[in-house]
Amino acid sequence: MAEPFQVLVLNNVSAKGLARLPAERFVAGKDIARPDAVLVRSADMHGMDIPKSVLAIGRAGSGTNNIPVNAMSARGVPVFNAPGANANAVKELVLAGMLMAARNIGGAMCFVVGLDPADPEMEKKVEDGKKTYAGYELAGHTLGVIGLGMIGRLVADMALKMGMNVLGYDPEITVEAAWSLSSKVKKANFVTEVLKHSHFVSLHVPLVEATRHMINAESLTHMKHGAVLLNFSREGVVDEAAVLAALEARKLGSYVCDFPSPKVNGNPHVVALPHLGASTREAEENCATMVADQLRDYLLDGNVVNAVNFPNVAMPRESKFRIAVANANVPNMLGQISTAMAGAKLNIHNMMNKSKGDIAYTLVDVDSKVPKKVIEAIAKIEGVLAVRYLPVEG
Ligand SMILES: NC(=O)c1ccc[n+]([C@@H]2O[C@H](COP(=O)([O-])OP(=O)(O)OC[C@H]3O[C@@H](n4cnc5c(N)ncnc54)[C@H](O)[C@@H]3O)[C@@H](O)[C@H]2O)c1
Ligand SMILES: O=C(O)[C@H](O)COP(=O)(O)O
Repeated sequence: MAEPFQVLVLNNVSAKGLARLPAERFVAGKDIARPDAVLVRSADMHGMDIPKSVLAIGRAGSGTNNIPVNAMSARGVPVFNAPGANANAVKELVLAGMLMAARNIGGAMCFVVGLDPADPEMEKKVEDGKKTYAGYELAGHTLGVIGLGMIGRLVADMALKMGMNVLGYDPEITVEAAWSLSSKVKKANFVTEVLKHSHFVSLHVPLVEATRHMINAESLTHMKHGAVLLNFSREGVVDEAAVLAALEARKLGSYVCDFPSPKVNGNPHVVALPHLGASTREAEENCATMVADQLRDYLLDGNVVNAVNFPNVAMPRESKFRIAVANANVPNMLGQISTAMAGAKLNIHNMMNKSKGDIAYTLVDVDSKVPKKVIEAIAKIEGVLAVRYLPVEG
């Protein structure tokens, strides 16, 4: 029996997910010296010295900005995530955030907590004080959704069900997302169009260079007076200094976010939650289960599903002898790889090759045992980033 795969777990990952890694083939824990894989949630891996032994990284969640994805691609290491597995949890918290802003729930609760239960005037003070916290209803207002991926499209749908009008913006929307979106969601062609016409604006984009500070001093000038900005995406998607200035000027009514940075924390017009979007029992189990399944299938069989930097390549086993190759997406790689195999008289039984961006990935099932020298020869081909031999034992 081969040595079990060692999986380093950097955050609290649901036990249900870890149970998807069978004990006879996997050891998972926080003290793993030479990991074959890493399971992570939000731990920042950018400053980490990721051992050369790491073959794959699994993010039990959606955003991968805490992982050095480009450096992993250069090493031929796939970075998996769990698309959609926590989307419902975030959607529900966005609804809570809109209600908190519209009904002044935070301030109203503080007012009640501050009343003295022994005060015989307490009930009168409640009735006198409530006018300070009067709000408005969501129905009839317009929600702008920026980013119509797994979360954004659920948020859009939820808002329609609440009787709101919805304006959506996503220049890179997938065909699948577009199909799943209600025709009642109006399409905006620019961020400014969303900002101009929405009373609530909710951000659901990944943090990448193109989205960093997408909400800034200039874009805030386009927002409706007293509008509510909701950020359950990432802190860096908004320029916090500009948001604070807009709140101070009362141009922006409230900023609701999942990222209580020192700058925004304590501001009376900010509702800040402690990165709670995905912290439900259901979402934590969904994310951990999905990503553990993907890691297991990659480590055992080389199959790739839902890697942010690799194409989806999954092939049922038709032979005991499998080779998996990750390489730069340049011409003549397949020719060189098959020449290395032909030199050892290996017959290809089944093969799948796909590319995504700069990376191509190939699974090859052959009819007989693969000599070590073939794997070594493939590894030496210029442009090959990683090669693995995956025989089924027994
Ligand atoms: N608060 C939380 O706990 C929590 C939980 C899950 C996700 N998130 C954050 O939310 C983000 C989105 O999550 P998701 O699961 O919906 O991801 P997703 O990949 O399904 O959707 C992201 C969408 O953003 C779109 N997009 C990219 N660049 C854009 C741009 N410049 N303008 C408009 N749209 C753009 C993409 O086309 C895609 O449709 C994650 O990357 C993560 O940062 C936060
Ligand atoms: O991108 C995500 O999935 C969220 O930010 C959730 O992060 P968490 O797993 O650390 O709660």
